[in-house]
Amino acid sequence: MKSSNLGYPRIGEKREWKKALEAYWSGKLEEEAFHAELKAIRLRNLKKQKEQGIDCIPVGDFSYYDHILDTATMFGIVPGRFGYEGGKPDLQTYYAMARGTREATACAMTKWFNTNYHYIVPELEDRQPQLTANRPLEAYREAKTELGIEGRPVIVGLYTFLKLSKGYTAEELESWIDRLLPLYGQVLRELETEGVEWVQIDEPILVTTLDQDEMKLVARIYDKLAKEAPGVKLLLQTYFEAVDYYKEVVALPVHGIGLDFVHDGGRNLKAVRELGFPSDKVLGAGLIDGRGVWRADLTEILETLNKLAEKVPADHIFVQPSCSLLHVPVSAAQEQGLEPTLREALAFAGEKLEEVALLAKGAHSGPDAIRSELDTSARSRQTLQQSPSRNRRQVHERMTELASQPSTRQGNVQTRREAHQKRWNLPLLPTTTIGSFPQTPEIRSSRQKWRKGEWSDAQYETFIQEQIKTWIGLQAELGLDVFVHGEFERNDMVEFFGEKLAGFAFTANGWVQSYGSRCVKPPIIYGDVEFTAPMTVTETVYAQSLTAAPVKGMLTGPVTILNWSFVRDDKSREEVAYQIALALRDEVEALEASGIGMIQVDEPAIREGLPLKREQGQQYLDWTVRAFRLCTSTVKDETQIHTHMCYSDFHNIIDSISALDADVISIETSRSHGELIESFEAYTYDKGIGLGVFDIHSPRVPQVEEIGLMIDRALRVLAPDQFWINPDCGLKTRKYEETIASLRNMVQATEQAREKYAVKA
Ligand SMILES: CN1c2c(nc(N)[nH]c2=O)NC[C@@H]1CNc1ccc(C(=O)N[C@@H](CCC(=O)N[C@@H](CCC(=O)N[C@@H](CCC(=O)O)C(=O)O)C(=O)O)C(=O)O)cc1
Ligand SMILES: N[C@@H](CCS)C(=O)O
Ligand SMILES: [Zn+2]
Repeated sequence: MKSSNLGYPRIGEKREWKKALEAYWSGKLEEEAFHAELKAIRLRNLKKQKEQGIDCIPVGDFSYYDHILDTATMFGIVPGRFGYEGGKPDLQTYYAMARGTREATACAMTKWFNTNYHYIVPELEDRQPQLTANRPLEAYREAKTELGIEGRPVIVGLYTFLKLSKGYTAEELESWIDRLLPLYGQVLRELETEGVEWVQIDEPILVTTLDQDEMKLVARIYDKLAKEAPGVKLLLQTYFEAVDYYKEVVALPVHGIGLDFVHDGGRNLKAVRELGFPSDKVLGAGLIDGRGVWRADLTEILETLNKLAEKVPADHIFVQPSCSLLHVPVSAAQEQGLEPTLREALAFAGEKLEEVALLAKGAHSGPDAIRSELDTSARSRQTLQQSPSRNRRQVHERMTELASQPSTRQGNVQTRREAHQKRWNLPLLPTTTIGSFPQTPEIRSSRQKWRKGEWSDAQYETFIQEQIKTWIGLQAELGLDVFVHGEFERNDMVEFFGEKLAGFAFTANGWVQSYGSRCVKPPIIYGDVEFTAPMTVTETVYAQSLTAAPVKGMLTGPVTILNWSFVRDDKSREEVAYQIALALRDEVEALEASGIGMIQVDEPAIREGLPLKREQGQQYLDWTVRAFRLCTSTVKDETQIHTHMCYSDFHNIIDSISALDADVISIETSRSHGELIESFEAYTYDKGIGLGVFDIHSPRVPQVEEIGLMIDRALRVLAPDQFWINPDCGLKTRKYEETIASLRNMVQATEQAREKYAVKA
């Protein structure tokens, strides 16, 4: 039995990767030095896996930004607007696609399956794809020559790549398969010539709901690829769920099948046990959770391994994480600040690979060979389970009364709308922003000084108040209608709330890549969640005291806090969401009681948490809607509830979005070039809505005319008197000048639109 890994966090132990990218972009690091720095990080990552005794080490999973973007550029799939003329795209083109330039908007970015990682969406145009470089081969050679590692090149599978791309119709899918097949074939043939033994082909799309015709296309792809390079062994890797077409998948002409035995609802294991596994194939057994941070129950996993071994000979099994470790932080060993009960129960990428190696050893030599590790793992899980943090009486009592907790607003939409108009008398097409303003280096370093104790609480609070005051002034000057306080006191929209609610813990260095160089440090929900004291009232009330314009209170919603945290695994996610919802309701009520009339409860992560299986979607949506409503329904009619979502395709979930019953919702549309607007063509949405009119992820300043076009496009399907004007998302990642210029153009475009649409309202 071999130990195997599927992908390693690329960011480095201290986020060296992020710092290098940002230094390069800002011109502080020359291109040559940048390549050298990234190479050093890449090799360090590989070396660590080798030291941990992993037999099959992935190579080619490292990226300069995103692995889907890597795959697109490897095939010369570069949209014409970037001025690309063929050949290997240079670094400038690569980053232009990811980040946009003054001349060209960036490619769309969206969530990678149900994770908080974003990939760059490939845009297929008429140009014939070509192999511009063999990335997996380059990675393989580097690992071999530099470190003597016989790596396993990783490549995104053809079907997954195409399904995640846009720019083609359903009828054109097959022709795109035919265009890409020779290129995949060439990659594999070159790897074969090089003497590579195994190649990992990631096809996570196989765990989503596919129809039978699609499965036939997948079979056609692999029949062809198997013939292209018969000397190289293909590990067809799936993850994040069970495969629906188990029989068809294991019959594909490849040498190994990787299955997730953690997030499969037990279905992959059941399939192996009931339907068997081909004797000529290797099973990549994803047994260690690549998405969560908890130490594994090694005894239970050994039992699962024994069950698998009834159907698959031990020498045909790779023990591996359930997916790439891209989604977990690098190492828990450094987290000395955490309470020992919790720290002992954690496993990040480094510890997970130790577990993989241990399991391989235990399976090979018997459980006694790893007895003390088995005992330690069982003890640490048990100690956490019995800790007072998991047994908070008041939370348990409140949860038993859940059925009688209000989850419906008093008045209907129309009554509320009238109450709001009376209270604020906002103009047609009200302008607002999503919440955050630039988190400048000055703000971040001030927070750092305060955290280190170099600044007193009072000093930090005064500093934050100054920021709020400046931006209230700027919003007034810009002529916005509904203000925000700017979120300057927040490190992150989830981490900030986690720090203030009971039941959460924080790492010092538990970073995970979110998009590009941007990382997040997900809080760890390890206990029962409880409100302890108001979290946002001081800053919001202060901001409101400076202006007559309404200031929106700004909270992160229960589902987003859940989905962007690492969550305890002894309770259902639904139950944890309700605990968070009830805690946040206390904050909503505290804001209302302090005179805040508009409260925004952000839920950008609702869509990404949608189960990958279509049939499980509605149940998830029902409980997420309930959680949101538990949190927001106790306010008076004259209080306006806003929500916000970004990055996603909402076509199939509009009913649930409407069921949130938020008075106003703001949604991303600009990076997806307005595609979402079509969803409203056949839908009567009866509440306020702002479809983002410019992309905040790009440093590019949108022009008045472009914003005007976005507004026009939206107003073809939405009524002017329900439409709000706002950017796609918060402005925390933007620079001061970009923010001011963009908002100025947004307000100007709105003024023009008001004249144009006034009569129609
Ligand atoms: C809206 N988005 C979010 C997602 N998930 C979240 N959990 N939060 C989100 O906001 N998912 C979808 C999107 C993804 N978008 C983003 C946008 C921006 C970021 C981002 O800016 N990340 C920052 C880290 C933010 C943070 O916590 N900053 C800390 C400072 C931590 C730090 O860097 N410290 C430095 C020293 C700083 C100094 O001295 O100046 C250090 O430790 O070395 C803070 O503000 O206190 C990033 O830097 O990547 C992420 C996702
Ligand atoms: N209020 C948050 C939402 C981000 S999704 C912000 O503006 O950054
Ligand atoms: Zn957002």
